[in-house]
Formats: sequence, structure tokens, C-alpha cells
Amino acid sequence: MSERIILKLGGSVITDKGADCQVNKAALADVAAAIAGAPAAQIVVVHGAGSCGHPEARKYQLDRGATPGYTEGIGITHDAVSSLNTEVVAALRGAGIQALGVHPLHAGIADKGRLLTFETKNLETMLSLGMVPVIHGDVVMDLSRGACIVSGDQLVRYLAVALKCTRVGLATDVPGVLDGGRVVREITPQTVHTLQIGSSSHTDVTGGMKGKIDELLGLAAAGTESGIFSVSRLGDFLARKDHGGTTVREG
Ligand SMILES: Nc1ncnc2c1ncn2[C@@H]1O[C@H](COP(=O)(O)OP(=O)(O)OP(=O)(O)O)[C@@H](O)[C@H]1O
Ligand SMILES: C=C(C)CCOP(=O)(O)O
Repeated sequence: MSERIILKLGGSVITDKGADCQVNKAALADVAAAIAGAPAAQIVVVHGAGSCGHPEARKYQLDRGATPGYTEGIGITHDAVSSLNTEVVAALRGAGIQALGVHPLHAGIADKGRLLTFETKNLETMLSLGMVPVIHGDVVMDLSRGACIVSGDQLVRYLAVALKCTRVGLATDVPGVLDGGRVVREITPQTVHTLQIGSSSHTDVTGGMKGKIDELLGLAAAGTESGIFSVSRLGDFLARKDHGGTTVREG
């Protein structure tokens, strides 16, 4: 089987996180061109919500769940991030990639904010056909809380294991995890506590960089290392070159 890669596109890259659901089409076109020009591989794309979902999730407090009578935000938030998913899929198709949007609201079920199950047989079949599934952080129904927000980063952790991905990369708006302005080249469970890792500088209900590192350390404990790098280095990551960013590993 060819290499199987999971690539997360940060919401801060593909939207203007300071605005109301503003898609960064120029960034999406660059990402699509980089994927189209990459060496042959099976690729799963996961993307964040950025300004198309986080403001809605915050407004309706979906990080606290949902109760009867207070469910309006579920559809509104899902629709916002789904509209972004449509744009991502369109950009990839515009570069000749057979991309297909897959919505976690329909494929997954969570409990206390964590995914319990997520259907992957459909994803396996898409990959075997040479297609690129495009999945996103989403609202997911939650057995304890009614609903919750499952971040793209949580999906990366779950899917990288379930789909036995050989490489995992997160393209962001920063060159990697920074400490005193410099990129930290490696993070392990032993070193993470020495770093100042914050949330996002914009509205983000899923923990920003801190949430990302927590998920990736969980993935490393399951045996898969991952990279966080600037989207400008996406071509290097896909070509297996040094991406100049941070590697999260078990140590
Ligand atoms: N130590 C740090 N190093 C780098 N970035 C940091 C650090 N601490 C906090 N951040 C913030 O984390 C942001 C990246 O996290 P964010 O959740 O916004 O990324 P994203 O994955 O693009 O978004 P989304 O969750 O919408 O997909 C950076 O833009 C920066 O503001
Ligand atoms: C806010 C929603 C709908 C999903 C959040 O996913 P993330 O942007 O990857 O954290």
C-alpha cells in the first residue's frame, strides 16, 4: 500500500479567524496546488473551523453541551463549518483532486466530549478509489451532554490510529510551536511542561495550540508521531523533507 497521510489544515490558515466566516480562498488554492503536486500517496484531509464555526459554538455554548429547548446552535454551527467544508472541497477539486466532504455529525458519536465511534469503512473505500476524504471539526451528538464540539485535532488523533496513517501533519499559521519566539523542534511528554503553550489568539472553543499538543501527545502515546509546521512548508512535508516545524513524539 502507498503511504497514507493525514493532513490537518488549521482554521487559522483557511479562514480569517478575526472575521465572520471569511474563507481565505488564496490560501486554499495554494494548499490545493501543493497537494496536487505531491508525490503519490493516500491523503485524508481534516480541517478546522476557524471563523466558520468557533464564533457560533461559543455563542451557543456548545462546549457545555445541549439540552432540550437549547438546540438551535447545533444546526447553526454545523452549517457554518459545513459551508467551509464545501469551499475546501471545491478548491481541491479545482486542482484536479477527487475530494469528497465527510461530516462528523453524520459519522461519529461522542461521550463527554470524546469520540466513541467514527465510521471509517467508507473512508477506507474512498482511499482505495484514489479519492481524498475531507473531514472537519464539527458538532457531534454526545451521549452524556447531548452535543459537543469535536475538534479537527481530536479527529486527527482518532483517524490516524483507526486508518493506520503512516504520517501526520498539521499545517498552521505559525512555523511550529514557539518558545521565546523560536520553534521548538521536538516535544515529548517529558519536555512539554517546560514550554509556555497557550490557546489561540482568536475565538477558539477547542483549546488552540494547547488543545492541539494534548491531542498529539495522545497520538504519540499510541505510537504515531506528528508534525506541526507553517502552511508555507506544506510542500516540504508532503515531499518528506524537513518542514522546519515541531515534531511531537513519545520520547
Ligand atoms: N507556544 C505557542 N506556539 C505557537 N502558537 C501558539 C503558542 N501558544 C499559543 N499559540 C497560538 O495558537 C495558534 C494556533 O492554534 P489555533 O487553534 O488557532 O490553530 P488552528 O489549528 O489553525 O485553528 P483551528 O482550531 O480553527 O483549526 C497560533 O496562531 C497562536 O496564536
Ligand atoms: C467549532 C467547530 C464546529 C469545530 C472546531 O474544530 P477545530 O477548529 O479543529 O478546533
